[in-house]
Amino acid sequence: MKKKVLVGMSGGVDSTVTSILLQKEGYEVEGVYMKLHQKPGYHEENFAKAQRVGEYLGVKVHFLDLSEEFDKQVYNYFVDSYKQGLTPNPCVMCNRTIKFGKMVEFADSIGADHVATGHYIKCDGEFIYAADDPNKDQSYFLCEVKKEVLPRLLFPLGTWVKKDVKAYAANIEVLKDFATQRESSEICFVENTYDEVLAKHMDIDMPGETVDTEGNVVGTHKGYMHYTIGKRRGFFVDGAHDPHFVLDIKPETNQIVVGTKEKLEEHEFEVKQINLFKDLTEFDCMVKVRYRTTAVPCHVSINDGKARVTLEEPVFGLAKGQIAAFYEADKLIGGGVIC
Ligand SMILES: Nc1ncnc2c1ncn2[C@@H]1O[C@H](COP(=O)(O)OP(=O)(O)OP(=O)(O)O)[C@@H](O)[C@H]1O
Repeated sequence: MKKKVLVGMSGGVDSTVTSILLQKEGYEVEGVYMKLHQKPGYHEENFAKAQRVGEYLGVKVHFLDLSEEFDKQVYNYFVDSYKQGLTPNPCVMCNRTIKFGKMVEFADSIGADHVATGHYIKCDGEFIYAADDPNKDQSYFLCEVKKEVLPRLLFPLGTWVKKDVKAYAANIEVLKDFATQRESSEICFVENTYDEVLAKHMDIDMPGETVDTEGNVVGTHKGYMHYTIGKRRGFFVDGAHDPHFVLDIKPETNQIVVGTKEKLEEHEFEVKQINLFKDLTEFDCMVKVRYRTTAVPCHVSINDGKARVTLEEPVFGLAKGQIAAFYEADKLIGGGVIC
C-alpha cells in the first residue's frame, strides 16, 4: 500500500515542488494550509495557491486554523521577549510547536505516515543534517523539534538548490507563475518592521539612558526594545570616536549598556530549554549562536537542565533569548536558548 504523506503547503514554490516530487516518488499526498497569523489578505491568497497545487496533483488540501495556538506559542513569545529585553527566534518555536507539533498531530488524525515541508534540510529519520545548499540551509531552525517526530519527517529539497527548484516549477505550464513570485519575508507575521509589530503591544517611543560598563551615562537611545546585543546603530554616545555596540539591555531601567567591539567577545555561556537528538551530558561539538554565522568548536557540559558551553574560539555578541544549535559536522544534534 502507498504511504501517505501530509505536506505543509504554503502556496510557495518550495512546498509546491516538494509535493510534486513526493507524488512522483509514489507517496499518496495530502496537503494542509495552516492559518497562523492575522496578516490581512494573506491567507485568502496563499490558500488559493495551495488549492491550485492540490488541483494540479489531484489531491486534497486541508485548511487548518492554528491562529490561536500560533498566537500563544509564537507571536506572544516574540512580543514578550522584546518586552523582557531578549532576542527571540519565532521560527524555531513555530517549528517545535506548530509545524512539527500541531501539524504532526493533524497528520495522525488523517492517518498520514509522514509529514513533509519545503524546508532546505536533510533528515535520515534519526538526525537532521544541513542542506547541500549552504545559502538555503534551514537546519538551525529545527534544533528544538522533538526527537520523537524525526522518523516521520521528509524533506525532499535537502539536496536541491533554489534555482533548480524554481526552474522545475517554471517547466510546469499551469504552475509557472510560482517560479517568479516574490519570496516570503523572514518572519511570516512581520509585514514591514519588528517595530510595527511591537508598537501594537507596548509604547515603543521611550527615550532612555545609554550607559557604559561602569554605569556612567554616556548618551541616549530610543527605547530599550529597539535593540539587540551586538547592534551598533540607532543610539547616541557623546564624544565617542570608536564605534560602540550594545552589550546589554536593561528593561527595568530602560537603559542600554554600550562599549567597544572587544567587550562583545564571549568565551562561554549558558543554554536552557535544551533539546537533544542524542543522549549526551558532556560532549565536544560545533555551535552556531545565530542563523547566519559560522559554527565554532566548543565543549558542552549539561547539569540540572542547563548547558555550559565553553568556546574554543570567541564569538562576538551573544544575544540572550537567541538559539544555540549544536552540530557534529553537518549533523544537527540539538540546541537550546542562550540565557
Ligand atoms: N502557512 C503554512 N501552511 C502550511 N505549510 C507551511 C506554511 N508556512 C510554511 N509552511 C511549510 O514550511 C516550509 C518552510 O517555510 P518557510 O516559511 O521557510 O517557507 P519558504 O522557504 O518560503 O517555502 P515556500 O516556498 O514553500 O513558501 C514551507 O516550504 C512549507 O512546507
